[in-house]
Amino acid sequence: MGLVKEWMDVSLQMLTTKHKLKDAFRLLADGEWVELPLVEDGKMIRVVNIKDCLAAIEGGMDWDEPIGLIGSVNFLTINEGFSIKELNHCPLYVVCEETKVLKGVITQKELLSIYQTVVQQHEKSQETNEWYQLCFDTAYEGLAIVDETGIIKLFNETYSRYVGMSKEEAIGRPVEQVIENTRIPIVLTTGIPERNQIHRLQGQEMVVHRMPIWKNGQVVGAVGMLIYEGVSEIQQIMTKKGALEQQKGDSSHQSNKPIARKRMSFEEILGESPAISQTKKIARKAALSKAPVLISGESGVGKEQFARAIHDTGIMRNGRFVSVNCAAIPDNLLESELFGYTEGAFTGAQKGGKQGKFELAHKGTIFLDEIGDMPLSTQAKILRVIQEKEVERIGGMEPIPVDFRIIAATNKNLEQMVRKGEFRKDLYYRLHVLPLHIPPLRERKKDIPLLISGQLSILCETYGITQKTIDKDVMQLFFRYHWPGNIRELLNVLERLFALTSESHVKVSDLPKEFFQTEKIQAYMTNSSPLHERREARQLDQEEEEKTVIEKVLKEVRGNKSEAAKRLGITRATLYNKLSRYQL
Ligand SMILES: Nc1ncnc2c1ncn2[C@@H]1O[C@H](COP(=O)(O)OP(=O)(O)OP(=O)(O)O)[C@@H](O)[C@H]1O
Repeated sequence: MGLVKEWMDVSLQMLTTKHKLKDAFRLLADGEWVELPLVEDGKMIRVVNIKDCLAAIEGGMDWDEPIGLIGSVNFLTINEGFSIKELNHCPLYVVCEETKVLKGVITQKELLSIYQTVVQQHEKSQETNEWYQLCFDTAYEGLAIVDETGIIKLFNETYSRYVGMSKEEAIGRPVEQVIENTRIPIVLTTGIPERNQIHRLQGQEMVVHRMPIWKNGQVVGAVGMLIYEGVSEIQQIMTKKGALEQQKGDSSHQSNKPIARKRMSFEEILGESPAISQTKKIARKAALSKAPVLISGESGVGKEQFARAIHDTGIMRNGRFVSVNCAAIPDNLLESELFGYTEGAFTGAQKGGKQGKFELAHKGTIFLDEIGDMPLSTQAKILRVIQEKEVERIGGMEPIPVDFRIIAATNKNLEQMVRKGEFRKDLYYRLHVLPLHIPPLRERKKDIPLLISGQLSILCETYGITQKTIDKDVMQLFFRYHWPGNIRELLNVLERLFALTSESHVKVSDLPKEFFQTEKIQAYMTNSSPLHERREARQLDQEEEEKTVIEKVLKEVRGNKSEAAKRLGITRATLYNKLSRYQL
């Protein structure tokens, strides 16, 4: 219901001892106020009603005389921090607890409108609840929601039909007493979703999702979702889809056939956090056009994955996706890679010449990864190819027309590079038509369980293991960790854990040291030092890394240990321990 200060009327009329009797009388005769507060230095001292004015006239007070101390002390005050629920008398004058200054009033009118609003809110929430309930029961999917102890809190009609137990009977029971072979208790322990799993129920194979509900770093419950009534239903869908694709394939006449590889869809880019959902929404729109896309984001966030999904689902999908890592190719070879060369163009040139990447991407997409590492001279040539839509092989005379979509990616701040003259402004604007920023994993930690679940399935398949689970404490450390290497790092950590732990359960003690560093040190490592320093530091042994950070911070604060400890997020005692350990 809220506090008094949220509801009180602050526009109240006040009287002072200097008000003339006729003015006080007029205000009260107006009828809006039954009584008015009389204040002195902002503090309430009395209340005055119309009877007090009449009594003053009868007592001989002149019409133009100041009212002075008429009225009574018969009033109630309350503090503005009181809860509305505690009110049972009106009017109430609201004063500030410390200064006693009059702030407002709660009249019968306010109280009535408060009650009306509360009733309306209640009715609205009841209506919303009814809608939720209706959707819940109308859904084709069976839905069961449990709390953190595995007790069923919500259960819908569909699930009830499948297990042969009424909703009323199921709610309040442990889930394993209601759903046979359920793994929801395991999901509550691991905190990792299990999607598209086959589940045998009442002698029939069903497809289910089991999803943990995470809140403030804790698993507070789980949702069990029965999505298909039988595995055969999926087979039907797949058969239909296969037939459709075949039809499409037959009707398209392509001159430039792509190399067969698995197509990437946006659904394969795992993540449901608002940050990644928004990015996927923009990318889906980008796929509908041929305009250049400039993808930015830290290393390992999934820039190439997005580029592939845009190509594979977009209008250029019938052509090739040609990927060029500009940082990995030596500068002197980059141009021949991109533009190709003719026979005899230089010593060592291949017989018959060679097609460049732009030619290969004709009717498809060229993905220029790490474009920030491209030399300025090559940038100028790229700009020409984009503008002219034709490419000239090295040593060649004839321009070759090319039609391609360009997607560039970088983990550098191109705008800053443009300002410093390290990247061509004209090329930047040519590429910056559809900018797409991929957020780092630390800004979408909500996606961690889903990514883990996806990777665990892949690893189980690769290593031929049926099941391997992760301790909830491990998950919590994963949530706390800063993930400087983003998704690539997460996938690598999982693979390492998978390969190195022989048991079926990954425990906290299996984790590498970096997961136990203080968050401040992690943050410092990721944000404050330049990328190349961070990369070098990561290759060093973890302790060496910590030593480097401490040294750096100490230098920055000119040896002030208290300040250094504060910046590192550790106590002074811990800092002293570390200093003696590292002999600093
Ligand atoms: N949302 C995601 N779901 C599943 N896997 C992902 C996701 N994003 C990235 N990956 C995987 O993480 C790894 C790194 O992704 P990718 O190479 O696309 O990142 P990048 O940003 O292009 O990295 P770099 O800057 O180093 O080139 C790949 O193995 C990729 O398949």
